[in-house]
Amino acid sequence: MLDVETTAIPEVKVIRPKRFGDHRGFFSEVYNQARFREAGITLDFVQDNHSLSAEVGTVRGLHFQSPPFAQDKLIRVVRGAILDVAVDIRRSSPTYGRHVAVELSAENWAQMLVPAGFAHGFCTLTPDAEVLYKVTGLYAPDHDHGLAWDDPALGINWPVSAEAAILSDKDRRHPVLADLPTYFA
Ligand SMILES: Cc1cn([C@H]2C[C@H](O)[C@@H](COP(=O)(O)OP(=O)(O)O[C@H]3O[C@H](C)C(=O)[C@H](O)[C@H]3O)O2)c(=O)[nH]c1=O
Repeated sequence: MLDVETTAIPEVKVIRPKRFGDHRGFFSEVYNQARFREAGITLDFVQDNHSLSAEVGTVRGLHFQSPPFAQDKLIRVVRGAILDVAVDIRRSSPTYGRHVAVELSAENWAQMLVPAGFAHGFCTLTPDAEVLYKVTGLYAPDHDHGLAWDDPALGINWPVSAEAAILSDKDRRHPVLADLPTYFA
């Protein structure tokens, strides 16, 4: 049975695959569609992503793709550690504007399931953090949008200051929640 934990926002889940260790190392089934379906999670992933962030305090996000190219994401860390964050941007949601923040690491082997309708991002907690994630929608740059990671209205307790964060130019320019168009009703 899949080890699935709900979070403060029920649609955002933490999944902990088993890791079978022995004298050689370990083996882990990191995704099994049948186990997900048994747990009531029916997603068809179509793309795998892999990013490496060299420095501690690298922030990627907060990103999302708008319909009809919205993506559910299953995120895991294979080297180092990140603080992974999902923000509810569904206007009619009772948890609109609220977030979940979970540490994912090669050590804790935890995964975060971020549904479509959420902005997603992370801050690295170690050098050389490698993040792998599966998504249910192909990359659609014209529908790729962002939310300001450091918007005070989100109340995210990032482990890096705005001055010290390492960001892409794009991630310095996203709107705050109050100025975000409605992408998800
Ligand atoms: C997302 C993506 C990007 N790219 C290309 C576009 C750029 O030339 C280059 C870097 O893209 P970007 O700066 O958007 O990469 P991240 O900042 O890591 O973006 C990701 O970071 C946060 C954490 C997310 O949740 C998203 O999956 C994704 O937006 O890869 C592709 O070719 N395919 C893709 O699916």
